[in-house]
Amino acid sequence: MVKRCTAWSNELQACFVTDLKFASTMEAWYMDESNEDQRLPHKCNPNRPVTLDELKSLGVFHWKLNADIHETDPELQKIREDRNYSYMDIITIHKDTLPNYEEKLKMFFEEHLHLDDEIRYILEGRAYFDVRDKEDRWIRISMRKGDLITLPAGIYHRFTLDETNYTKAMRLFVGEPVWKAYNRPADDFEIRQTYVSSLKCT
Ligand SMILES: CSCCC(=O)/C(O)=C/O
Ligand SMILES: [Fe+2]
Repeated sequence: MVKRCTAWSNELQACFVTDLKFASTMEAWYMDESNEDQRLPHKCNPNRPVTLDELKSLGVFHWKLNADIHETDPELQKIREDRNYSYMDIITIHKDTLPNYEEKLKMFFEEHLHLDDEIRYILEGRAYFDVRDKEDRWIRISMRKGDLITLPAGIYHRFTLDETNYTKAMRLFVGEPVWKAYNRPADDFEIRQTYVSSLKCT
């Protein structure tokens, strides 16, 4: 929820509350070529936005949920039931809470793939997921509180915090979690070939 104030006159101000769920959607864009700090947005000038439909064509899906009620949210429950996301844990990514913080962040930002879908739900803070498009260009996906995303098995991707250096995320899995990441190149993996073939149908 966000509080906004509108000045009706010099004497009078009216405040109203807007439900951010309907006011915001996830933002994504093609990245620039700069090697500057990974935590910066890296937007092109002018910006080259990427739509949710374009992400869908890469097998990337998104929901906007109310993270304030994640413990009881029926919408989240339904997604978990429909998609068999039986496993769930919560990771807090901050230098004071995550063991081997620097090492893990370095690992997360190495381009890699997994044998299973990567399913993440941002409960607090912000972060970026970068995914490769069909022409191997980087798309940066800005993840904020309430964003749930699924990255398909076999897609090359990476993760970074933004300049706020903090996020808390729910990690979901079908069955027992497999955290193993395979750094690029992993082109000979069956899962990579399955993923690349799936792109031909979209
Ligand atoms: C938000 S969870 C940390 C990132 C991660 O687990 C991963 O695999 C990134 O690609
Ligand atoms: Fe990953």
